[in-house]
Amino acid sequence: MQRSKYRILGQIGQGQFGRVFCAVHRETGEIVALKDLDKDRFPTRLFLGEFAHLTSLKHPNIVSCQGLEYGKTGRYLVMDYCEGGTLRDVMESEGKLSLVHGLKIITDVLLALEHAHSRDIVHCDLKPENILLKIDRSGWIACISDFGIARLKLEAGGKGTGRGYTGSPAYMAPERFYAQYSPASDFYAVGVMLYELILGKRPFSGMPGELQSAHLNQPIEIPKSVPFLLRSTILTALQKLPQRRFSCASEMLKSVRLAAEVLAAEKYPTGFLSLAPLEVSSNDLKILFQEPLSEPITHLAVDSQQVYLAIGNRVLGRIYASNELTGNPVQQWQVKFDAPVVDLNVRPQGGFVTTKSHQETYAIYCLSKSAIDLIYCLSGGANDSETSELVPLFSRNAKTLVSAIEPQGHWIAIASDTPSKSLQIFKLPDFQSLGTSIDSPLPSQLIALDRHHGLAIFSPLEEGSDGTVFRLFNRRGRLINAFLLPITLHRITPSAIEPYRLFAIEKSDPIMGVLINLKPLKVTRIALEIVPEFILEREWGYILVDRSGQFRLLDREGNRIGRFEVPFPPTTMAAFGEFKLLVATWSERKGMLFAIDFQKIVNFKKDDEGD
Ligand SMILES: Nc1ncnc2c1ncn2[C@@H]1O[C@H](COP(=O)(O)OP(=O)(O)OP(=O)(O)O)[C@@H](O)[C@H]1O
Repeated sequence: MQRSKYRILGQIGQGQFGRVFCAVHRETGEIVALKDLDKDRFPTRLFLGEFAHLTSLKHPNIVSCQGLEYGKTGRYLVMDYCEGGTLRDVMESEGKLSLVHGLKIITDVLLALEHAHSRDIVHCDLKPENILLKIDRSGWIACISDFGIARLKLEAGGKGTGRGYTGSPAYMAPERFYAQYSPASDFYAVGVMLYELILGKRPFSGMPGELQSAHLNQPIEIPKSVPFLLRSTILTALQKLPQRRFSCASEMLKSVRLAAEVLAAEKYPTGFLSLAPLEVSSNDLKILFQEPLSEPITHLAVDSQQVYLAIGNRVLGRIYASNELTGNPVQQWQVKFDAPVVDLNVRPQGGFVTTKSHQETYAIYCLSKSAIDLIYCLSGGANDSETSELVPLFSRNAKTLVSAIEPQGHWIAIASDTPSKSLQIFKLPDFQSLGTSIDSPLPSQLIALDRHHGLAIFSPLEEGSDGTVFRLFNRRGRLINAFLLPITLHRITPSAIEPYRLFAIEKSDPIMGVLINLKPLKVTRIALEIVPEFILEREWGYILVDRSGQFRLLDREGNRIGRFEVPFPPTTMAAFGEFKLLVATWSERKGMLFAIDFQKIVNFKKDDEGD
């Protein structure tokens, strides 16, 4: 792939006939899927013939084929990239799909079929693995992939599959077992998917032979609890004789749309499919200590045995005998700054504190061990000290300043609206300039990914528009790639465990969380049930809390694994140990700092659950 226009970001899948990669165009930054088609199975003559056919299909709900790419290692189909994964992925995870979204996906699939069938192209191998999802602000857009490929497989099939038909028997219409197909075969497959979306299982299961016999002979049973119009849509689509099914895609589309409209009018519970209420037992929550507060804590951070607490323009440090943070601290210190603390981050060098004065001066300080020892010494061991002893590493007059410190504290990226809109990278701890990119608009957030790269995030893209632009930069400040997600995100939380993974909240629908894997690009939406105010990452997953003190625990894939609540609104929190939290609350001039152990609340899903 040396001379290829594309740089491969990673493998995203493996089909029967080859691997699929996520790749980025070296010049435009466009993200595409490269599908490697095995030369032996798809001889050039057969392949090129079908290729012309494939590229003729252009529709918003069809994964379009942009061209062919020849690389060192083979020949690739260049396809539109669908970052939301497959319908199968979404079906298998709880809380990621509502009935409304499910019906929208079926509608999208039927729109695509309407277009393809009008050009005499039948898919022949529809199944949730071939429905790829793109994300936009209205939710998922479904796109059918592999149009034409199924036919190719049919021709290459005798050699490739060792059976008389190709495709997945679970979704195959009866006639397909006799190698016959028509548009009605596609409606049958859509009927099976609709059944599966609503009932959480397929109408028939078993070995291929059993499935064949069931599709051919066994009647379909649908529980009476399924609304009538949906039931009749599925029953028509799953008729054994093709001529008894819908006569065309638009007829089935009409039927699905009508069912969806009636459901909406009847206020049928259209919430998240398979999202059972989570048991909550606050008795399982262990309070390790609590202390009343006379002022609100705005920032909290824990660094093994040391806790940093920011209150107004002070930062307090408490050093404990162990990282259990129990008992009285063995040492305490306090630093008073000229201006309120607006950011506090802990890195191996110590605590990095950003303050912002009313005159719009930002200053960044490092509370390194030696600085703290000096403060402690100068104050004669007293719990107070003035900033005059602490020189900021950096200061700047600006209305807005955003920064990010590399996880190991090697560099800091800073962008501000003045003096000029630029992104600057400084080496830490001496603040030596590593590089500057001029003319970069002011990002809404900066994220340090790893030792060499960071992300500048522009969200919203422009005032009043939807979308988030992610621009990768290196530590010399050079902006490398950019890509756009058509949803506006906020509270974007980087990961200390997997650098190229982010967790964010959708601005227009803040009970939706979004998990983003950047390499290769994969976006997963998650129903959160709360509007998170703070998000913390742990090795096992995420801790989220809303304004009122409702907590949710998610595993790394976004599945809910626990919930609890605290009685007052939290102002900040920090995690320590595996399942412990420091939470500061404040309401009506009263507050509390407490440490809790929530290990007993966490209920990890077993691997075999839900199978
Ligand atoms: N255009 C695309 N955008 C994003 N991911 C894709 C794209 N095409 C394929 N994938 C990913 O690659 C995986 C394999 O795709 P592929 O179409 O080769 O095989 P399949 O449909 O799963 O199986 P089969 O070979 O039986 O058709 C998919 O499940 C999906 O996760």
